[in-house]
Amino acid sequence: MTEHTPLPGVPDSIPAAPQPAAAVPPETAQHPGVPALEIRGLAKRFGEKIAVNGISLSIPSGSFYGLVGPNGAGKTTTLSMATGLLRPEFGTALIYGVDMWEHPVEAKRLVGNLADGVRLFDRLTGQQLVTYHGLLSGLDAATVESRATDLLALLDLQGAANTLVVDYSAGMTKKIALACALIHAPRLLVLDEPFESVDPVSAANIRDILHGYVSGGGTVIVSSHSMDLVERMCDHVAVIAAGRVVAAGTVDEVRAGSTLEDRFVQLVGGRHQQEGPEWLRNF
Ligand SMILES: Nc1ncnc2c1ncn2[C@@H]1O[C@H](COP(=O)(O)OP(=O)(O)OP(=O)(O)O)[C@@H](O)[C@H]1O
Repeated sequence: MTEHTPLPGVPDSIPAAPQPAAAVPPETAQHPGVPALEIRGLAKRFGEKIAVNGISLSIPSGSFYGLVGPNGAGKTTTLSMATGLLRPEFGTALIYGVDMWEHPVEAKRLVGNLADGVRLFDRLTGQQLVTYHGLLSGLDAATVESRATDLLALLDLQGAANTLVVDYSAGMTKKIALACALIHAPRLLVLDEPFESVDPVSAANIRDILHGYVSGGGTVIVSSHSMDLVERMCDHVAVIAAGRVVAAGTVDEVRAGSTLEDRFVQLVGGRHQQEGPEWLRNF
């Protein structure tokens, strides 16, 4: 795939579908020190709109990495391209050294994905949906059953195990999607706004699970609008605005002695410092 050329100036054509994957050298994904995710020059346009304009990031293995940015900055588009849901127009995404778009089967084995806005098979019960994901990932039935039981308990969903997912609340749907992302014990978890709609107790439980997962050698990438949460939870952060990386590094490096929220506002701008129109202040 073509390396990064900042837009504008990109040709209109989208590269042809990749050829069938050649075998991935097994040592590639095992090499110590290889980043959990390395994205180079990712770019994507929707019509005239440049959603992602040449994003490069290296996510260290074992990190808890936050991705923040204003609405419409390109976070979901970037994560979708990195995890094999959306074909990039330019650039590459390597999961533990395995090219997502050249070796998608091998790369997807290494990653668990909680995507924003992707529909689930919601006519299954929670238990069935998690089981389905486990079996699809190649686990044997006994392992799937035992892991599904563990995950439903961890996420406080035992009581809803036999309820159709279509009847779940927004927060319950997030949690069952997280269970689906976890069941094959991936080395990298990519979570797009995992705490949205989730109640505070469940959110704290999920944070504990994620910290345990990182302590055990896993890597988490989480997009969030909660600066406070990212500051407390993550060790690294990237700030994205208008489809570009405007800052990236450890949380301490990026906040540079300030709070992450203040630094975010400095970096991306957009504060209005006004109280709104008079007709909204005259009751
Ligand atoms: N399928 C699509 N078709 C057209 N435009 C799209 C599509 N998906 C995203 N966009 C546009 O691309 C830009 C980036 O969107 P994206 O969802 O990646 O942002 P985001 O940073 O995740 O935003 P938010 O924080 O609001 O979820 C936005 O301007 C959005 O309108």
